[in-house]
Amino acid sequence: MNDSRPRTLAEKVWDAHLVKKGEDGTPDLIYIDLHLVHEVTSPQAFDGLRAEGRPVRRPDLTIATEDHNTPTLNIDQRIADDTSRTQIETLRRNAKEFGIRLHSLGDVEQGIVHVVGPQLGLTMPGITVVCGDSHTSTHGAFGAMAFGIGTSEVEHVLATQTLPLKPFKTMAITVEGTLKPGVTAKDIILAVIAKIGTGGGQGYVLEYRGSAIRSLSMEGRMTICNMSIEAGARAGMVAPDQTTFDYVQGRPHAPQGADWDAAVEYWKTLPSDEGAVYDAEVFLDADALEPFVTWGTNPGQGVSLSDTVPNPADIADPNQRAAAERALEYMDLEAGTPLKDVRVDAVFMGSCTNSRIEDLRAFAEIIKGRKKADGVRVMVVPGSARVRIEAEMEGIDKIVEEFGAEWRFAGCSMCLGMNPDQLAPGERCASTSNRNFEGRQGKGGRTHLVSPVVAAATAIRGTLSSPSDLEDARDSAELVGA
Ligand SMILES: CC(C)[C@H](C(=O)O)[C@@H](O)C(=O)O
Ligand code: SF4
Repeated sequence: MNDSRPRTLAEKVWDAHLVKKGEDGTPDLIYIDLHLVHEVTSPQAFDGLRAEGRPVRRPDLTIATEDHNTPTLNIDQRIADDTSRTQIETLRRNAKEFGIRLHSLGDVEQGIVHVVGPQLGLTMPGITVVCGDSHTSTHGAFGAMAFGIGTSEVEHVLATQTLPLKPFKTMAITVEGTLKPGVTAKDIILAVIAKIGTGGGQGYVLEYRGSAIRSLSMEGRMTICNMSIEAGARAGMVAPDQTTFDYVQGRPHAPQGADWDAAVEYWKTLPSDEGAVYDAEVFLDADALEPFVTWGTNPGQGVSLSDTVPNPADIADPNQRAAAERALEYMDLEAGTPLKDVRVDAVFMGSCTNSRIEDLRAFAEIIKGRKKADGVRVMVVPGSARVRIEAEMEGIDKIVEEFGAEWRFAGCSMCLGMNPDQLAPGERCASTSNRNFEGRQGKGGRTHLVSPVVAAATAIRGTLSSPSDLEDARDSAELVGA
């Protein structure tokens, strides 16, 4: 393990968590520092423990929150939908029985699991994080090794605090240059996925690096790592630096005093060594990037917003061509249509990709003092109850309401519509979330993935728009790059 071979960030975190090295092709056994739990993927895992009469090995390293099935209105009332109510009640019962900390609806720390971990300072550089949720990759923004697991693995971690795993391959994604005003972290990751494809990251942990990544806030880095899974990757990571340390410091679970100094000392050793070898490398030029939007039904089907809907006939690969044809049909789009001519029925500002305070600020900055387009429904859903409160202290709720949009309570909401927040069949939505699959936001609903600032401009104009399309475009320096 401790040979002097230059190692990548991912290899260092892996090595530091090795309980037992696998032999003859068997997996390594990895120690898990933080296990996040939500209502959708945990019930059978707890049932399994119960059946075996096993306790949770480390309740102190396990934390649960309610997010997928929670309503975003009238949260003090009984949950109307039977399935949602059962899921939530089951989690509450399990948390109580197994002694796990749970942040329930109405609690200030309730919210989307991937917003809650970082906000509490539970997510830290160099740790291993798992959750029965694919977007666990979000936490890699801190230089943690964070990945989604299935329900049987959830049970294994609950029981043992370890996980058998084969090492991942490593891919460096280097993004150099400076983003233009109005171009954000979301556009970087949409462009990366369009480039490598939804299977391009399969088997890899992606390490995002380069000057454009270094200059991003933690929120921006989380947006990027969040969507690593949409490129098929197991995880995404960014090496910790001063931006990371500043974000973590002072949070409820962050180390303090001498422990903090020691932690930072260690965290500084984590970035990939000079000369470390990656299994694959990808480069992206940040200067050339424009606001991005998806036109299809997977996150890799995206182009610059100033482009037109692509023509499947121009796609050489027959599988991709067929997929594009089907996507255009589902999306009710015609090849050659300028994307900026595409009218939307709804705008969703939320999800674990873009619902942190900085995302809300970026959105509010643009809509402030303006009115939404007629006939467009605009929903703003903070990622956690704490983000909601923080936003309200800054007056963002007022800006949202005066704009004509709905200010909701925290949760996954219309990202996947496991609660009443859904599109009607045929409705088209500009969404700051991470998946545009058929029916993702409601049966028959059509999703265009965008950044918060594109969502805001689209809500104002009623057609897919970037902030620079606004007639009274404000000084671009004002645009926050979230
Ligand atoms: C419900 C859960 C298993 C799922 C995931 O793992 O990603 C959800 O969060 C999603 O975004 O589709
Ligand atoms: S916000 Fe969306 S992507 Fe994130 S955990 Fe919830 S459902 Fe999954």
